Amino acid sequence: MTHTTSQTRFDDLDDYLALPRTGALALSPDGRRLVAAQSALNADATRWSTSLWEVDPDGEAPARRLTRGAKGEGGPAFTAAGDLLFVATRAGEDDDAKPCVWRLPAGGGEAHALVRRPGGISGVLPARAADTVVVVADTLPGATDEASERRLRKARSKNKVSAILHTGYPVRYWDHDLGPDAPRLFAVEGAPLAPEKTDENDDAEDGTADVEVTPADQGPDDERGTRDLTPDAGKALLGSSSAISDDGAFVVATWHTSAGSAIRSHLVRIDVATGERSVLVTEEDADLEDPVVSPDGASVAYVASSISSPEEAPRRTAWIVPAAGGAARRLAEAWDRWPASLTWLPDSSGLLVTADEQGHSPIFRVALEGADQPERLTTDGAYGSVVVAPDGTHAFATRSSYAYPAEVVRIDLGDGVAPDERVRALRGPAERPALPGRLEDVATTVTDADGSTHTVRSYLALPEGASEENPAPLLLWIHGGPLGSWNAWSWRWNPWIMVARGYAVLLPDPALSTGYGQEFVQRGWGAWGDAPYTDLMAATDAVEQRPEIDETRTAAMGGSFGGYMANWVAGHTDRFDAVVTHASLWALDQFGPTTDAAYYWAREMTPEMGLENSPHRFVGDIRTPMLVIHGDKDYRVPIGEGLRLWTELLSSSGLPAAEDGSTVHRFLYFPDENHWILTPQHAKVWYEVVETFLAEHVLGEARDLPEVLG
Ligand SMILES: CSCC[C@H](NC(C)=O)C(=O)N[C@@H](C)C(=O)N[C@@H](CO)C(=O)O
Repeated sequence: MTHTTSQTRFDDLDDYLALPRTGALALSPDGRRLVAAQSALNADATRWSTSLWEVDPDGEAPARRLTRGAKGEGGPAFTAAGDLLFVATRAGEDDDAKPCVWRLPAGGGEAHALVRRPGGISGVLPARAADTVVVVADTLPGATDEASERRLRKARSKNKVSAILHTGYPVRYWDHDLGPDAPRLFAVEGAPLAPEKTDENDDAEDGTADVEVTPADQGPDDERGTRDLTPDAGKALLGSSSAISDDGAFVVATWHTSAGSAIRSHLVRIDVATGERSVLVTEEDADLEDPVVSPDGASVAYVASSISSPEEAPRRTAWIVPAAGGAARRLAEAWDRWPASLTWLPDSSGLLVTADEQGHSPIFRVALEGADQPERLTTDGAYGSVVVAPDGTHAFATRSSYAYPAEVVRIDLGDGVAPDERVRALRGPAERPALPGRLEDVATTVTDADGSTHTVRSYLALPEGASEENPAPLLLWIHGGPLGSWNAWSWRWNPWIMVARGYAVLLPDPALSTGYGQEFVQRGWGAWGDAPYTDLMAATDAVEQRPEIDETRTAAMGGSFGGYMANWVAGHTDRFDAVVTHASLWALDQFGPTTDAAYYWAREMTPEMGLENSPHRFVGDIRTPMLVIHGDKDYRVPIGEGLRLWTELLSSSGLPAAEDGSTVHRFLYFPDENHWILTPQHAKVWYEVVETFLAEHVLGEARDLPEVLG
């Protein structure tokens, strides 16, 4: 490689994997305490572990680590009294130990287990203005109380029975089996969660004790019981999202119903005192998701995702409904963007909404009354985990882009502030790493067969030193979804690893991408091999014209739907020197019913569409070396896709295996990984094998494979 790049964390994979990763935020009800989750590599580099850090909301003091449990902590949330709740597994317990809720008192002192359930706890919902906490916990259908649940679980484990008798759909999710237990909501019972005061923290000036919280330590014996709010939930709360009202009186949750293998999602209201449940809103033509209750308790905002058909793409819109029930009303009716997250303003006058837009995912302010177009508050970056200060003057969020990983920012919500002056990075747990190149925004005009023109925008990551004299080889990266956008930092698809090795990486948002309006999604709907493919080729053609790009050394790569598209590319053009396809859809005649959400794909994929757009039909036309990658625990795109792709490549591609069995194609198989390669050691192998394969076929250079591959 001839490019000269200064040393960065991206040159060395061990350095890269050791970069800390900032996650979810929580803000105390008084707005004075901001907590961020952060994942860091463990000592033997085989696991990331999450801890909680306190971030100064004013940006003055450096971030301070709060928890140090051996198995990590997550899901931070504050109670009304200012206690910090989080979910963690107690260190020292056996490997089957389940996560429970811990409480770090506002007044300081040790953290202690607050509530546990035999099947563990997966979520915690403290009310913001009342002493009420609701938790989400997996529960066996045959259990009548905690004692019987423990007995049934013990019987299964002692007899080593893992069999599950299904009566409906779904049966798997992502990388695990569903059942026989399923989530239910429980109210936490017991004495009020008042702040504890201890002698040693009386001196603490900021109201927090400067202690290192180690969940292995036993705190006060303060465990609470639970009361089942949804004993008849069955599978209704699988994958559900829920929110509690500030006064703790009710919870609003997505409630799933199924007919055959089709699943629909409605909103229910559950009274916390009685468990009484009523349907809050249901729509025949839309699934209703992600409810949030207004601070005054009067309204519930949510996202409606219209039920797509083979002809019509889904549309995501923001709505509100009276919390007591009544007619729902669409917000920002003229807005041609898809809301991703909703956060209420404290005076209940409107919401902060994130939505993809032109390669960013900004925060918008949506008023309940008046404007039918929201106000875009931020310029660059993709925002998440938005929380608002109680006086409404500012908010906090995480922000990332392809130029920097997630960082904690403060957003001034004042009227009339210029968007580029609103946002200020705080002193979070991690700093921005230096990049080995630069990021450009590029636009390409494409003309469809009907004469209509469209702009396909992309990011182009360029290595330092790329020039006409020293042009960089090009990697086309294709995003998944397909309803998504290359607009946020990704640790799994990180272009800077390849840029540090001298490649330019093109990240286009073709038809079906989000952030460009409904029509842009519709262009590719039901026709994956058409506009999405031609958009990608047009974006590649355009950057290959640039003097600093070497159009004679190129490869295409993608994961998931991006892998589908990489397979399609391989069967439709010989222009690339190599194709890398990760967790890819290969044979659409089999894919749909085998995934964890068959009903989702069935809405778009008729047998004709599946056949028309299936890459496997073009295997004989593949004359490009392919690196196939798949994890066995991938239930989103099941391993059958990777296995069939590999078998058909070896037997029927335009570059079949020779009689002695040798082939230019490669299959990198991960028996223990899911749709994403998540353990540090396997992420390292992933990048190393990809790099070696590209070096051989794009650069014509032989590299050693990692020794750990044997
Ligand atoms: C309920 S199934 C949802 C499909 C889903 N869609 C999105 C927006 O991601 C999905 O998982 N699609 C995969 C085939 C896929 O392409 N996933 C990508 C992007 O999330 C991945 O990198 O995993």
